[in-house]
Amino acid sequence: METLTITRPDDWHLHLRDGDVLKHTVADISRYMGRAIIMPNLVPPVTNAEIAKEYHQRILANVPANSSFSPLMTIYLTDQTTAEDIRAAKATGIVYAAKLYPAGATTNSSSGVTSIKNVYPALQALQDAGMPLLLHGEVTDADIDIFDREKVYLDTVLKPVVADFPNLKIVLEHITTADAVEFVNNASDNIAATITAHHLLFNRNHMLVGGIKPHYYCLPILKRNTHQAALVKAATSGSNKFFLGTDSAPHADDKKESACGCAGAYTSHAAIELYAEVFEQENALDKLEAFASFNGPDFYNLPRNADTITLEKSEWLVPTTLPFGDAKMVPIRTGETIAWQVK
Ligand SMILES: NC(=O)N[C@@H](CC(=O)O)C(=O)O
Ligand SMILES: [Zn+2]
Ligand SMILES: [Zn+2]
Repeated sequence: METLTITRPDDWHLHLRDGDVLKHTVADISRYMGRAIIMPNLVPPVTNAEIAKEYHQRILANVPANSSFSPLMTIYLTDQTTAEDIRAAKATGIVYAAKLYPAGATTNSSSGVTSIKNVYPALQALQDAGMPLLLHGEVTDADIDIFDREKVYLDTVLKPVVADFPNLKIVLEHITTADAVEFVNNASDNIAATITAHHLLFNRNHMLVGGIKPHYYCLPILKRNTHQAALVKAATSGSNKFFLGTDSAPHADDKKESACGCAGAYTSHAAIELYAEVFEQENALDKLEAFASFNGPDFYNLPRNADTITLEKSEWLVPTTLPFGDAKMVPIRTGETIAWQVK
């Protein structure tokens, strides 16, 4: 049987949520990921060091005893975040980045930032601390088409920020366009991007042709296939500017199968397996380890994981639903097969 052994991977963009679902989300991510950057968009959001420390404890309490999984916490920037908030977060030793959601851009972003200038003191503190800024890079203007919101963000918000903070480390999260790939490729070494498995595997036809399929609805929204192709090329190129971030974002099935469904796709049940399919299709399995296990820790100035995992080429069937606290959720590839599995 074909196998592939790689250094243990990490997930640089993950939503675990909170409360009684942690037993399910944390169990999934703890199976073979070494670390994950934990998104702070809870209700209410994780806006400071104290809240991050408490959330960190609740996550750790759900890590199975046989797992070495380590959650890397983030704080959620608001118009009120101060430089002191950043320094206090850094001082905890468990907070690794700050996340900027433009207000209204995505799930639980209503307390997000209304104008980038409002967080300039916080960005200065991040730059001084060498702590990455993580961006949900989409504008929210009503007159900007949802398929153009990432590109407009690059041109109107990110470019000036990069000019004003030339040494700030920035991760453009879950990129979805050829424009974002080009932006990152042309930027300095302190600008990188995460790419999700679902944006590599799918385009907007998967979501909209033959009936509207809410489980493919996530933000930034799936784009046309030419953008998907640019993402695949970037991820499998060997460039160290792109790394694994699943943006696995669970919602209970009734919150997605609804007249006003939530944005987010769940992939933690099969993260590295889904990426392996993409890299295999591109004849680039030799590039998977750098993307999944090297580029992220190198960018964050953290050690690479010291142990390995082994993937086997052996098909398995994804359950139609997975438990999600007292509810259930529908994972990506529901009821279909996946070609790889982790031993
Ligand atoms: N990606 C999504 O569609 N949803 C995320 C939020 C985010 O990452 O933007 C979520 O928290 O549900
Ligand atoms: Zn986002
Ligand atoms: Zn996310």
